[in-house]
Amino acid sequence: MNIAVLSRGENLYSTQSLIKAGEKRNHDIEVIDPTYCNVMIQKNKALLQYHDEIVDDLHAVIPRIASSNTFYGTSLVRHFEAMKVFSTVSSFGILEAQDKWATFQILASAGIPMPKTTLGSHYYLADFLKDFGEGPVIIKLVSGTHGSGVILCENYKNALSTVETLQSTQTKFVMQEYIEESKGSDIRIIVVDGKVVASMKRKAAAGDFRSNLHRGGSGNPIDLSDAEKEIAIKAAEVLKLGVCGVDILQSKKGPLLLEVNSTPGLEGIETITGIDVAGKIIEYIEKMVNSK
Ligand SMILES: Nc1ncnc2c1ncn2[C@@H]1O[C@H](COP(=O)(O)OP(=O)(O)OP(=O)(O)O)[C@@H](O)[C@H]1O
Repeated sequence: MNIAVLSRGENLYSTQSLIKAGEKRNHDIEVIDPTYCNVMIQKNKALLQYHDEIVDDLHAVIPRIASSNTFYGTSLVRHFEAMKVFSTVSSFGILEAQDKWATFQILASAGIPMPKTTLGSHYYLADFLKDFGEGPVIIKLVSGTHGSGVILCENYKNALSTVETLQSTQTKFVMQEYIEESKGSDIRIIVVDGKVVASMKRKAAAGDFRSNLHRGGSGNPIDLSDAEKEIAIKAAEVLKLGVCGVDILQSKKGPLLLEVNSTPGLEGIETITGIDVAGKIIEYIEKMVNSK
């Protein structure tokens, strides 16, 4: 099978892990850098040129689109969809998962539990902010990643000045209930082909409330409850993501969805759990392409 990883980082752990897993199963696996792709429509047909060659022999693609490249990255994946090349994630899923607010709107309609969240519009925010009370509130950028752009405001006054600053720079953000009892930890679940294949509990470094491994957090494998599994599987299904990372906070009210990542990093989860997630992704591709 001819498989391409759509990635700008050939040497990144995740890309290399996918290459190794593909080669181990005797597939031809290459890395396509989205920046060198030219997408065109000619005679009502979607055509793709990579460097100076037309690409027409791929069976599947594994998009690893950075959040900084959502517009062109999504357009490229949509192009592969038009060319009937199997993609592990849909262009719809990449687009919506990149926007935390859009994710929440879509998943709320599917009945998935989430922390109380309000979009930071440009009007009357002082009033909406009061809704979160005098205590701590989380303010986060709609397109933040790796924990940057997530602010814990200790009280209403801190929150108000943060919100006013973001408004003045026209930055898109949400205000969110702070789930104090999660105590600086969250759960990362990897879903492949509608099944949970790996999960870990991440804990923030001392003094931080963000459990991202990129921020010095640490992780341990975890056995999930049925409710946690159900949230992850449902979120992946609704967002049409054959592969994704689903982050969950454990709260007094039960598990709450935090976000969905259409390009989950593989290094942390494979190292911490010892599970060959890349291999599961290749098996998923084999199943889908062979059933066509
Ligand atoms: N409402 C909340 N209550 C408590 N902790 C939170 C809340 N929101 C975020 N956190 C903490 O901050 C971390 C980063 O938040 P979030 O996952 O929303 O940001 P991100 O930048 O998108 O991270 P990622 O790299 O996983 O995409 C979470 O892993 C969690 O530990």
